[in-house]
Amino acid sequence: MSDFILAIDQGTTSSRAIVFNAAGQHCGVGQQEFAQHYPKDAWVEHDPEEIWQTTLASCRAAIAAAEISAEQIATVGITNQRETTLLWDRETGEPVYPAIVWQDRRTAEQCVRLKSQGLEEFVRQRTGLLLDPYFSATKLAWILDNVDGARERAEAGKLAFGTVDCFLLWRLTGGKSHATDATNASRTLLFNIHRQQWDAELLRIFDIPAAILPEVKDNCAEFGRTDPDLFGASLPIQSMIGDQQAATVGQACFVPGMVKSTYGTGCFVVLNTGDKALVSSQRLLTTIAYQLDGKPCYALEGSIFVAGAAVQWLRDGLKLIGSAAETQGLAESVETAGGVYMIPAFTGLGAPYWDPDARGAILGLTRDTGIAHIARATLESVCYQTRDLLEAMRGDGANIASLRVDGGMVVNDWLVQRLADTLGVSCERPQVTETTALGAAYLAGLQAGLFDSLESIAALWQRQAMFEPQMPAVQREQRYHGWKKAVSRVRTSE
Ligand SMILES: Nc1ncnc2c1ncn2[C@@H]1O[C@H](COP(=O)(O)OP(=O)(O)O)[C@@H](O)[C@H]1O
Ligand SMILES: O=P(O)(O)OC[C@H](O)CO
Repeated sequence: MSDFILAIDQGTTSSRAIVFNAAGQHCGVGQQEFAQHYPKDAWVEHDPEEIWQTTLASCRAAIAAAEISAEQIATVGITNQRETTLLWDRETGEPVYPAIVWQDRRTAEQCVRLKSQGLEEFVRQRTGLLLDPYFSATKLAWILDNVDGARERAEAGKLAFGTVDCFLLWRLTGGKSHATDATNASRTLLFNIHRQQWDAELLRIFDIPAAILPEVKDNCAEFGRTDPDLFGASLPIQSMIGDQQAATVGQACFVPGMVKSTYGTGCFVVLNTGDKALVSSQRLLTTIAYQLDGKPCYALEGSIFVAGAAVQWLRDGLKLIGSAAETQGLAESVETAGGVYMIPAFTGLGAPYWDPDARGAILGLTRDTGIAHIARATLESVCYQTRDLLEAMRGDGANIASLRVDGGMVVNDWLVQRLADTLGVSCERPQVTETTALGAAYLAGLQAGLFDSLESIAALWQRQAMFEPQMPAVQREQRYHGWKKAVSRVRTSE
């Protein structure tokens, strides 16, 4: 019987593919890391061919690991690192420039210029986003303006723009489908989240020709079929969704007020706000959590650019640790971080500060500071940054009693306990922490008829562990106050 689901999860540091069965259980996984390119200060690029090849290899490896043939796969879902921007030739499929990654800050000045023209409020009304280099529009304009002949070719309809979902769809279907979904579109700064369509005025502001844009579909839709030569059978691609929104689905946060937080390269907290597109007074983002049957479910999102990436920096940059997992033992080996605060603003600060020019710092060093203190302060920085986001959500009226956590970092028990302590709310870890791939799989399964409703998907969610706050409130507030003071030292704007 063909009732397996192939979920493709193209992330910032690795491409993954997971085969799930119709009960949402893991049957096989394939994963490949790929290179990060930092050509200049605060520039981050990926090689699109590497994105494609690692994705393809991961899919083949997942199918092999599940010991199934492609014919047994009923449906395919795609989830992806969002905002990362690609532009390619419609004829040859070749990208005209490397993928400019969401973390890339090269367009900070352009954002300042647009802000000085008083455009931020207008852009915010239409898109729910802020004028920050994080989002796709200014990256796309940069490629059009800096690659010889790109703008002319774009205007002549010879080039195609897409985020990673759209690029993979193009490649998987052999250039037959040029489409994206509402959640990925909602991260471009070009999409009107209230009307669910590309916005002509935004295209004019960012100077983007409409001819390059993909069609925007619901998260469950007929996106196209894979080229039969790729896996030995032509498979229907029936869901596409940005990775943080996919994690929201994988965590079954379907009821307004439910909130999930994902800890991978960055950290992304998403609060379901139902059919209301709330405008944050706290500089959080309004975004589409998922869109089914033409109806968007909105969310407030807080985005932190560096979470697990700080641990990677301890490992690869400073070589203080041999593996990410070592941070747990190191953090446990000392009573406190010894007054050390680590602010991982390597590519500026995201929500709620939105300061692209801020840079990182380690503060409070003494002769007694050792590797363990720095490792502990690094994990604590992830907790403090999450607290910043929860404070902002509370400022917007949210009443958050618990948080569903997931992502590569949450295998670290010390980190999740510290998170509960720092936030003063309980943190729930699910059985399946690969919620991103799971969310894409659920939606593909919904479209394929393997699941009949969001309610039946929600019934599959299972808690693996619950972490309750244990730290006395006075201590919690003192430490958080220390963090706020430390952050104020690296900020370049108020
Ligand atoms: N035991 C651990 N303790 C702390 N951080 C960890 C641990 N295991 C993995 N990480 C961090 O988690 C991140 C990987 O998570 P993942 O969800 O795979 O990221 P992404 O999807 O962004 O590529 C890496 O940045 C790594 O440093
Ligand atoms: O690839 P991740 O998991 O780091 O997620 C990246 C986000 O989608 C960026 O907005």
